[in-house]
Amino acid sequence: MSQELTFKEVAAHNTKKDLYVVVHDKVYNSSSFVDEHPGGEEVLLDVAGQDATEAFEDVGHSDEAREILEGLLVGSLKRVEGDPAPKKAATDKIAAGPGGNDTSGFGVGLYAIILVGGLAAYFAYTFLQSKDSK
Ligand code: HEM
Repeated sequence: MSQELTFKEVAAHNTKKDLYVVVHDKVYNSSSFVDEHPGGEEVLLDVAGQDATEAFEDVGHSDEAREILEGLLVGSLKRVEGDPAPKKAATDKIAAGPGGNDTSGFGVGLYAIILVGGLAAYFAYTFLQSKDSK
C-alpha cells in the first residue's frame, strides 16, 4: 500500500474523472471504472469521495468485482479525529450487533414449542393407550 489518505483528502476526489471511494478502510481510484461499472455510473458518483463500504457490500458483489476493486487500490484510509465512524455492511451488523440475530432466536423458540408439543402429544398418547389396555 503506497500511501495513507485522510477522509478530507479522499473527499476531494469526488468527480467522475477523479473518483475515489473508501471500502473497508482502503482507498480506491474508481475513475477508470465508472463507465464500465455494470451497476451504472450513478451509484459510484453517489459515493464519490466517501465511504462506500455499506453500498458495496449490500449489493453482494462477486469475487470478480473484488478483484477489480483491488486493482484500483491507491492506499489506505487514515482516520483522524472527527471523521465519520467506519461504515459497516448490513451483513456485518447481523453478525456483530446484539439483537441482530432476532430471526434465529425466533427459530429456536419455534423448535422448542414444536418439540415440547410433540412430547406432550406422545405422552398423552401412551397414557391413553395404557388406560385402554387395562
Ligand atoms: C469501485 C467499486 C466497485 C466495483 C469495482 C464494482 C464492480 C462491480 C461488478 C464487477 C459488478 C458485476 C456483478 C458482480 O461481479 O458482482 C457490479 C454490479 C453492481 N454494482 Fe458494483 N462495483 C463497485 C461499487 C459499487 C457501489 C458503490 C454500488 C452502490 C450501490 C454498486 C452497485 C452495483 C449494482 C447494483 C450492481 C448490479 C448490476 C446488475 O446486476 O444489474 N457497485 N459492480
